[in-house]
Amino acid sequence: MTPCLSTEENRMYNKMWHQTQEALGALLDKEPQKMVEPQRNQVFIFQTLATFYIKYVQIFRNLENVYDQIVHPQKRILIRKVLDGVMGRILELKNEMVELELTEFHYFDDILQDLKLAPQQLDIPIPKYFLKEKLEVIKGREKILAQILADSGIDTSEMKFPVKSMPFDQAVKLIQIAERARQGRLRALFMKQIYLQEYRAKQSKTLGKKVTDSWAAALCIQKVWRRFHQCKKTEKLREEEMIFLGMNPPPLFNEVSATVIQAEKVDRLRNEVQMKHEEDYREALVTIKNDLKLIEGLDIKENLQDQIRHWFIECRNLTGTFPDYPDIEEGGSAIIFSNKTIQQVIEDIIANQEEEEKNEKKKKKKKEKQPKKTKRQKKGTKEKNKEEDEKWKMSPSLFLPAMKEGCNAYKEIWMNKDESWNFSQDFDPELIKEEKRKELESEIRVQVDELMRQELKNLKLAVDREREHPAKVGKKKKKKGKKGKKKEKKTKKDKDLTADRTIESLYKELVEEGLLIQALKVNLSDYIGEYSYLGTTLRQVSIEPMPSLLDVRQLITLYGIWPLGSAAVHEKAPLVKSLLLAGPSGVGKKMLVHAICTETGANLFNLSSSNIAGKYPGKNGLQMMLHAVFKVARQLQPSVVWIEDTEKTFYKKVPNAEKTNEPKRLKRHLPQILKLLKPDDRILIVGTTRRPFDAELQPFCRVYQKIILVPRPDYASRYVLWKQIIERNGGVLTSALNVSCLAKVTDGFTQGHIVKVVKAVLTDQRIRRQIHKPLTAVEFITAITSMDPVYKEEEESFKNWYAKTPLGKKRALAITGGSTEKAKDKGKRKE
Ligand SMILES: Nc1ncnc2c1ncn2[C@@H]1O[C@H](COP(=O)(O)OP(=O)(O)OP(=O)(O)O)[C@@H](O)[C@H]1O
Repeated sequence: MTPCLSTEENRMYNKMWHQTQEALGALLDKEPQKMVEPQRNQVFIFQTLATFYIKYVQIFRNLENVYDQIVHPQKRILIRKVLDGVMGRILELKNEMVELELTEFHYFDDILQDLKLAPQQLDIPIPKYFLKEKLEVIKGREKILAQILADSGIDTSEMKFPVKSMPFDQAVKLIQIAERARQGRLRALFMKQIYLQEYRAKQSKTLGKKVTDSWAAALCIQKVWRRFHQCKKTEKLREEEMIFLGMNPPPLFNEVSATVIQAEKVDRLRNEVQMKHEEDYREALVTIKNDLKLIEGLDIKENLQDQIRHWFIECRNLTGTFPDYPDIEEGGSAIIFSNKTIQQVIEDIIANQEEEEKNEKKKKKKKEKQPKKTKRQKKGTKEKNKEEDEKWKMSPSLFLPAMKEGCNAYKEIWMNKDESWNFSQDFDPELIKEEKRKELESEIRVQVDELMRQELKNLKLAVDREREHPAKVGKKKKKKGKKGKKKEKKTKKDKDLTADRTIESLYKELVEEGLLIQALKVNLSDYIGEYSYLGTTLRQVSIEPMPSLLDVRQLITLYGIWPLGSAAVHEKAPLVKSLLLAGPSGVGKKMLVHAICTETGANLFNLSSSNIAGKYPGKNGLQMMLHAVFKVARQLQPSVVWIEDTEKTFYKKVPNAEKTNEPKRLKRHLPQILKLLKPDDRILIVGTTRRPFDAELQPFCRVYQKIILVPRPDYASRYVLWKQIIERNGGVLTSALNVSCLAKVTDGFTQGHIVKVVKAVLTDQRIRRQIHKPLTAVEFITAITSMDPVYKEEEESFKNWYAKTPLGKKRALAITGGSTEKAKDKGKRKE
């Protein structure tokens, strides 16, 4: 039975959708004017791009929410199309901004202020449908992976918590020690109780003699009690005042409220209804088509035949000959009758004839009158073109047409549709009928074409006594022959080294070899960080700000997660085949790689030099390994190919200790692999490195298309990191723990350090003792002092290295006043 949904909720999501579509429509209307005009002022261009970007992000956030919650299956199809379009457009705009500002990080604080938006509203969510639609497949794959690992004796739990084996005697001894300690503790407790009992008895004996005045005793007790009571009262008042002033959070601030729990429940319920409606819709698509075939199929066939016969006769009446029947490849009779009545077709024939005559006359006149362009005129136009080139112009978008189509469909079908009957928001059968009627017509048309082609042949034979020209037939046949040859050639080039093996067996082999690994379950939202509030201000005074952790998170969503999650986006958006995450140890590079896999359900291949050392030896072995990895990655896409410590592949000089590992095995192959990755292969190569400076710069940067510097956390990020990591590990934040101070003095330490320290301090025992002894900052500070922070020099070396990368170089040039804008760059490329 379908769970019941409230109509209010349905109405709310519908309203949200209508509002978002209107906002999108308004934005799409503005696009052509703003984006096509050539511009010179870089600040103005960036502001325009950024405003569009932010507005599209807002639309995307709403649309994603609506798509996740709306239960009407036909509306969801349209929303999905628009959603993919908006994602693609955001990526295109991001690409434009990168080319314009020559940096991966952009700061919008001033625009956010103008638009009255909070920084959190700029956060780019990950569409929930990425995982929801593949949940079954992902679960199935996880099961298979776990099974293979278990069969081959590689226990994943052991990888996370390594267990050391121990001799039997030692184990018995350990258990005995623990048991004796337990008995000792018990006996000590028992002895303490006896001692206290005796002590109290003694005391009461001696005191009983002393206390004779009961009034004085009562007064003493009252004094103590009143003092204690007043202390408590004052403390409470002070606490209330702090809450009133907004200095302290109210009680239950961090508790999940009942409303949120209720909202989550409703979300789940709506998802159930969504699935049920989707199923009903899919069934209806089949049943309605079958019904239509039975009821209207014959009529459609006769109508089509009549129409085509009429066309034969009218054509012969007007031109004197029967028309040629369009080939199957051209689309058959559909190209003549697509959305046209027979009257319109006849008018077309007459118009065509007239136009042909006119064209011939014009051509003759032009030839007689053609003036020659003077040299000066030519020069003038060239200069004009050059000037146009130097001005910035928006690159044409591949997603605008799809979005416009979606908006038009919305306006035609849904904008003013009366849905007062559709309380449950189930599918609309009339719309299915319309769609299926067209489908049925085109299917029947193929059969009718076959019949009518024969009929036309017979007619021509009977009336015109004409046969098809033998030369024509020969030509067509020859053409077909050529095509066949081309295909054969292509297949020879892409030789499959493992044609005789199934994907399952290759998958198993890669798991057993440790090349295909299980990704850890971490979401991108677990990557804690804060927004950088000073970006624009710093840039205005020519200081390049360090990117914030939220900026990094956004880039991972844009370059990694979106394209891997959506095939439509991957195919048309600016293609990112490889990504490099560079940063000091412990800043979360590995975590980000695992998060990409978790959020998209991608397979994770580990091609790190340490992992492939000694596996698949020799030239042929390596070729085989890469072939197997990319074959499985392609077939079970999306996939992430991770190369940890990727600088080793591009070592300037291989250290002696690592020579046996052959770290440079992949160096020559990586560029070739990248070349072979096509837009429909949802595979991303992700490299992580702690020491990019050890690599040869040019080949390194040629392989990694996008380079993201992952910074150590700034004060704001450290503040949230300490708070959240302590809480995640069972710690309780009280006023005794000065988090702000902790964040201030731990400047230079990374997330990895913070996680390590928190885990070391918050032992089970310490967590239990928190009620009596709240946590303090000193405990963490003492523990962190034994660790090495990221020193200024190390950070500088990362910055200096980045300044040598292609994008870094271009930006440095632009800042020092070299060739600035993308326009110039574009102009050069054109030349
Ligand atoms: N932003 C973050 N929020 C929460 N935890 C984080 C964050 N960044 C990193 N961590 C945690 O810090 C620890 C170290 O992270 P990780 O191993 O991914 O760093 P890394 O940069 O890959 O280090 P290395 O270069 O040494 O391999 C992990 O436990 C990870 O979960």
